[in-house]
Amino acid sequence: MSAQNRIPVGIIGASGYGGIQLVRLLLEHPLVDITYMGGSGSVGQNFADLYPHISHAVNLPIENIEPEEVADRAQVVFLSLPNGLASKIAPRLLAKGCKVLDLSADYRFTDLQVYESWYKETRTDGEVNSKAVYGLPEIYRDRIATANLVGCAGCYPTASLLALQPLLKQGLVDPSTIIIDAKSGTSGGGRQPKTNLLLAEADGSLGAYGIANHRHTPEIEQVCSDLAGQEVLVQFTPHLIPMIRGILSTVYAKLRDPGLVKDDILTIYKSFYRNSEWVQVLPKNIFPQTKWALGTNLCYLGVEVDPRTGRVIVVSAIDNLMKGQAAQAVQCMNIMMGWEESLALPKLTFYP
Ligand SMILES: NC(=O)C1=CN([C@@H]2O[C@H](COP(=O)(O)OP(=O)(O)OC[C@H]3O[C@@H](n4cnc5c(N)ncnc54)[C@H](OP(=O)(O)O)[C@@H]3O)[C@@H](O)[C@H]2O)C=CC1
Ligand SMILES: CC(=O)N[C@@H](CCC(=O)OP(=O)(O)O)C(=O)O
Repeated sequence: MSAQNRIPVGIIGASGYGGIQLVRLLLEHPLVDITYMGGSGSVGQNFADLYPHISHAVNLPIENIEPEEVADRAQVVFLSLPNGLASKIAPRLLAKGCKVLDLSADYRFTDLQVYESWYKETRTDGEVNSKAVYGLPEIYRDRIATANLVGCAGCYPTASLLALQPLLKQGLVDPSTIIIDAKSGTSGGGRQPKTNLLLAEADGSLGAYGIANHRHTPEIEQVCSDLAGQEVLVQFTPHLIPMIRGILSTVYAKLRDPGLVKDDILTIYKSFYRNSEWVQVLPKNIFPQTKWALGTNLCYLGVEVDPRTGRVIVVSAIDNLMKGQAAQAVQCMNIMMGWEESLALPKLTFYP
């Protein structure tokens, strides 16, 4: 595609952590130009004032959000906003013919009542919601390809569901035994100041939160149920860990066939993900470090079986801001636009 034919894209919520990741990725994308940036508190400032270290690469103001005007200037719009805002904006963008990728939870649920009860908010956009597709390409690639609205998967759900998918799809485990123990870096909480994310609170400490009631539980359950073909409930416990980026999710489940050993499961995983360039199934006895995924769109999986308990254990590592958020959204855009899926998606970390 020539430079004149590049697609204009907008980012609403450009000033946040998701926003700046999108800027980095989209500036490197050969088929798009960023033509609009929107926000709230940062309106009137230039993006380069907020992030001076990339002033050499981008010079755009943060503007008020008037969806019809945004649609005149952008064909694809990313919404990187706190939960509850996208559902007010996306319907108006879609009505004007935009393709929309929402990074929040607004369009992740097929049943709006589940969203309403977990997010404590009433929704009136049921018809629009019914057309949204869950944005996890390794599970719903075909549906994403024909969607105009994608509700990109959450960060913990992405790491956990990629670990669970082969087990559930092939009926290898008893779904009622699934336990997910996950840890996230503090950037998972976004750029807005929060007391628990202060250096003095988070550094040198590790704690669980949202036990038995974290909002990612119903999201994980929705997709697990779809994969298993039966209603699935999971035990999900997230932890805040004193690092900036990365999620490590360890999932446990009881194997239906106690005769299966590690080599069997590893063979199944390697075969299952053989065509998924963003999922790296590690060799026997190797388990991922979050550092390996930093800055990339990759998910690393390590697989183990404990013959004493009959449990399979899968360890999954992603960068919460990349495969867990902005890079996955760009991957979805590439699929929606019919482009090569890997455009602008980093595959190599900046290790160490
Ligand atoms: N951080 C992560 O690891 C992940 C986050 N997500 C989701 O992505 C979304 C964005 O997260 P993140 O980037 O971390 O959040 P941030 O807190 O870093 O950024 C939030 C953005 O939303 C804008 N904003 C806030 N309130 C309003 C408003 N009333 N009207 C318009 N714009 C507003 C802010 O703009 P301004 O500064 O101008 O006010 C800012 O750009 C959230 O829904 C989050 O749950 C998803 C996966 C992972
Ligand atoms: C460390 C931290 O606070 N993490 C956030 C999850 C990250 C996030 O923003 O969630 P989504 O993926 O649904 O957008 C939390 O637990 O609410």
